[in-house]
Formats: sequence, structure tokens, C-alpha cells
Amino acid sequence: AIYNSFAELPQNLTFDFVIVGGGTAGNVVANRLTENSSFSVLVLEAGPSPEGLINHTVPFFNIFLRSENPWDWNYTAVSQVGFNGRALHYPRGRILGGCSSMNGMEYLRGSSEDYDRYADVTQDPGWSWNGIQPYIRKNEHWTPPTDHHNITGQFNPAVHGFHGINSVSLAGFPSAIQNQVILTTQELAEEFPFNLDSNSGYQLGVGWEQSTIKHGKRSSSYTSYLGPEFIGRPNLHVLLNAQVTRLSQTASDPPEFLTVEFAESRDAPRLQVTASKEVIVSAGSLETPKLLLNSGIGNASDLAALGLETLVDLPDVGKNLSVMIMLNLAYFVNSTDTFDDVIRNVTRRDELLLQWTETGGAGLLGNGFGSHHIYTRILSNSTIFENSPDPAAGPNTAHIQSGTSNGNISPPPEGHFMSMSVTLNTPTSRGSILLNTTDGFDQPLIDFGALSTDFDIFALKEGIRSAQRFLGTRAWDGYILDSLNNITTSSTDAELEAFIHANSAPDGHIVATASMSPKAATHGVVDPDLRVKGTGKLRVVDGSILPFVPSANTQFAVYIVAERAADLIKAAW
Ligand SMILES: Cc1cc2nc3c(=O)[nH]c(=O)nc-3n(C[C@H](O)[C@H](O)[C@H](O)COP(=O)(O)OP(=O)(O)OC[C@H]3O[C@@H](n4cnc5c(N)ncnc54)[C@H](O)[C@@H]3O)c2cc1C
Repeated sequence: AIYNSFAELPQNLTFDFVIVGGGTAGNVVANRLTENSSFSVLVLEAGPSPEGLINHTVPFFNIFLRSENPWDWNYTAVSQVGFNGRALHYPRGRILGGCSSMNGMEYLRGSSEDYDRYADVTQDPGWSWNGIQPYIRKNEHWTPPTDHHNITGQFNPAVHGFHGINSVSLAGFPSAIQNQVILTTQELAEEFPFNLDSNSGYQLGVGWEQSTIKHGKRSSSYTSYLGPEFIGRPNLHVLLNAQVTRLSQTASDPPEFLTVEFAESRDAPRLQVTASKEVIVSAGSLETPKLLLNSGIGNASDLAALGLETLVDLPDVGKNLSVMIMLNLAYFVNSTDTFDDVIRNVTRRDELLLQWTETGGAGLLGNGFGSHHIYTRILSNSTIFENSPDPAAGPNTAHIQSGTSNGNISPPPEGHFMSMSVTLNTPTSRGSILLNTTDGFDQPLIDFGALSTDFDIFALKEGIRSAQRFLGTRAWDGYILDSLNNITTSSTDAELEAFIHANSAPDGHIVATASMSPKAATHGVVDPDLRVKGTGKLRVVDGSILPFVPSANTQFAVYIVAERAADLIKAAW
């Protein structure tokens, strides 16, 4: 069951596994471990349930969850030189389901080379593209779109799972720009070939957007993995409003940390629970390193500087942070059939919400805001590669990802738009998560290290130029009127660089703060079985263990990590 307070949790329970964080990964692990009725699991989640919160359920409304709100950790990152000194709000879900309860729902797998690289750098073939195939099938439940249109030619059924837990679907509402997008793939077929399914392992080209949406409603790790058919299991317990502040050492040689300290609020008494088998930290790429550091697991000199005793000297905790960087290009269009009015006109929004409610999820609101994804590479003879090695996982892995949308997600009061995102999928800049204080309720210092390499700036410039070539085809003639951002094909390199520093931002795809590495390696934080190095009975299972971002948004990779981790844990016990 799900409990709102510690007082509600039956006091006679004991737990084999305690999972810190009921987010994207944590709920998968909880579900899979409790398939074994002899395992008892407690999930401790800092936030509340999304039940009844319309902005979390209506897919299109995810755009209203990007600024400060009560279901967010409301982080402010440290000011970034690469962003002209801007200190940005950085959204993360503080709610059951974690970021899967508030993200953009885009379902993107990246390239097969991304996973083969994970296998290479960890020396564990289980993380390869072939190795993860069973977990793709366990996770994915392909679902028809709400309008039941003919989806032949919009995806490849052979690469999808139809019997998994988390729903994935194509949009159930046509986008007014979809024909122009497809025409562009014909007109500039060499640079932008149509790709029947960018999720096949071969991602390059232009594919239809797939989203974690079920019948016009968000499918998150909460709605799926803790769905009604699972949550009644007598061995599955989820405690909300329980923020874990520290893990306490319970054994040495190797050190174990089976006692978990948590509290319902900053000033509330600290409570404790002890697992008998393992503690699994699934608090996400920001809170996981913070928790390890607060528990004395991390770089000895960083810990000493805060007066913390080092119990396990693990220098890479919180280091190597890698995050994708994105820009949004918006263009005035010769049409009023865009979604801009849905965002700025409450009456229009209410009409559509009524339609969504009455039809059980149909219409524009039952979808995300994108239409297609475009994956491109920087040409291999490009000058940047004279001094910077190619950071992509392989020759078929995109450096840049773009998305087309029939509107602007933050439109000015007047005008109608189409927009193209430009995202750096292979960032080479690295940042860090460090403790600011030793209070588990305080925010960590989040330093993206953004745009600190020549490659990253070069790649974003190329991404803008590529978007301009995409929109410069006959397909868009007479439709695109003007650039909202004053970025044109005659903008100079210097103007593009100024635009990038002034406007780019990290997106939600952040990894590597508790990276996996080979078993014997002294670098990294977890081994390929996701055990924290130098400890016993302690694992990390979430986005933080990925040593590189895949060349795609990260929820898919996190679901797969969690599915495989659950199997590894079951096998161990
Ligand atoms: C705004 C936004 C949009 C995104 N859009 C997309 C998208 O469209 N497609 C895509 O693929 N990916 C997207 N992502 C990224 C993707 O959602 C994340 O990579 C993924 O969900 C992270 O999963 P996780 O399990 O690592 O962490 P989370 O899902 O963040 O889970 C961590 C959980 O732990 C809880 N927690 C943290 N600390 C504690 C503590 N001390 N005690 C108790 N509980 C704690 C949190 O509240 C949270 O529930 C987006 C992310 C954001 C923020």
C-alpha cells in the first residue's frame, strides 16, 4: 500500500530491501523485487502522490511544470560562466514517480552504440544493446494512439514490446506541421532521411515522436509499475513524505549501511528503518550523490572540508556530471492553427480540458507538444575534430537532436509559431554535485560546468545551422515568416555563439554523478552490478550510474537500468 505518513505505516513490518526514492527507477525495482512474495520492500519517497494532480496527468500540461512548484525540488544551480553567469532553476520531480511524473514523456532510446559503449566501459556485456533487449520488452507496452489512426509507416512494430508495463504510443492528434516535416525528409533526404523508427537502435534521420502516454494520459513509473494490479501486494510498501537524510553504517569490512535515516520535514524528528538484505539508492542524479556524501561515502578531502568523517573514500561521488544542453528556436508562422493559444488563453485551454475529460484523454491535450525527432551528426571532416576527439558512442550516433513543435512552449502574448529545439546529445563538458551543508534538507551545489569546451559550442552552432537548412526547404516556403530569436541564415558565428551563451539551458537529461565502471577499477562509484564500490549491501539504481548520456532523452535508459538491476538483485538473493 501507499502510506502518507510514518504513523500510518504498520509498525510490525520488517523489510528485506529499502529503496530510497520512489522515482522512475525506484518504482521499477520495487515492482520487480516484490514479484517474489518472500521479499518485503519499503520505498521511501520524499514527495507526495501525483494522484488527482491534473498537470501531472494531462500530457500537454507538462509544460506548466517547468517553473517552481510544490512537486519540484526547486533547485537553483550555481551560476554558469557558459550561460553568461545565469543561475538557473533546474526542475526535478519531488513526487511519487519522480521525473517520470513530470517529464516531457518523449520515449527515445538513443543508438545501439550508446549501450555497446556502456558494455565496453564497464566490461559487462549485459549493458550492451543486445544485452538489454529483454528489458526493453519487459518495460514497454506499445499502445494505440487515442484517435486510432493508421500508424503503419509511422513506427516499426518489430522493435517494440507489446507486453511490458509502461505504455508508449504515437500522438493521437495530428500536428499541423507534420506534412512539412515529411516533405523535408524527401527534399533533403541526404541530411534528413526519414527513419521509420528512431528507436530501432539506428537513430539517424527523422522519425515520428513516441511518448510514454496511455490513452491520452501520462504513463509514469507511478501509474504503471505501482499500478492497481501491483500496489496491493502485501510485500510492497511505499511511504510518502519521507525524505532520507543519511545512511548509517551498520557493519565494517566491508562497510554496510543498512539503516536509513529519514524525516517528514526539515524540523521533524529523524526516524530510522533498517533493511535486512540491501539498501538501494534511487534518488536520482542530484540527490543520490548528495545522500552518499552525507553518509560519509565520497571524496575524503571534500568530506573533511565539511567536517564529515570519511567512511568510504570514493573520489568520484558527485563528479563527472554530464547533462545535455538545449536551445529553442521559434519562428512566426503564416497560420493560426498552432498550440500557442492553448498556453496563453485560459478559455481555450478549458475547452480542450473539457474535451479531454469527456472523451477520456482524446484531443490535443492527450499528447506531448512535439511532432518529430531529428538526429544528425557533425560531418566527420569538420575542423572541430582536428583538436577534439569525436565524443559520440560511434559513427551512427547523433551529436545533435532536434524536435519540431507546432507552437512555442513559452509564447509571447502575440503571434503564432513553430519551434525547433536544438539539443547537444554528446556534451563533453563535465560538472559536479557537491554538498553545500551537511543538512539533508539543504540543496546541494549543482555545477553543470556547462559549455566549457570548444566542441560543445561548435556542436550547438552546427545544430542551429542544421535546423536552418531543415526549415529552408520548399516545404516551409510561405509558412515560416520570421525568426522570433532574430537568428537567421546570415547570423555570423560570433552572433550564434552570443545567442548560445545567452539562451541555452541544461535539459532534464543529467547523469554520471555515481558512474559505473569495471569491477576492479578505482575510478567510478558503482560496479557493473550497481554495487557501491568498497561497500556491502548497498546499490545505486538510477540515472546517476550512466557514465555518459545516451544520445537521447534519458527516461528510457533509466527504465532499462532499473529493470536489469532488479534482475541482478534477485539473482544475488
Ligand atoms: C523537466 C524534465 C523533462 C524531461 N523530459 C524527458 C522526456 O521527455 N523524455 C525522457 O526520456 N526523459 C525526460 N526527462 C529525463 C527523465 O525524466 C529522467 O532522466 C529520469 O526520469 C530520471 O529517473 P531517476 O530514477 O534517475 O530519478 P527521478 O525520477 O528523479 O527519481 C528520484 C526520486 O527520488 C526521490 N528522492 C530524491 N531524494 C530523496 C531522498 N533523500 N529521500 C527520499 N526520496 C528522495 C525524488 O523525489 C524522486 O521521486 C526529463 C526530465 C525533466 C526534469
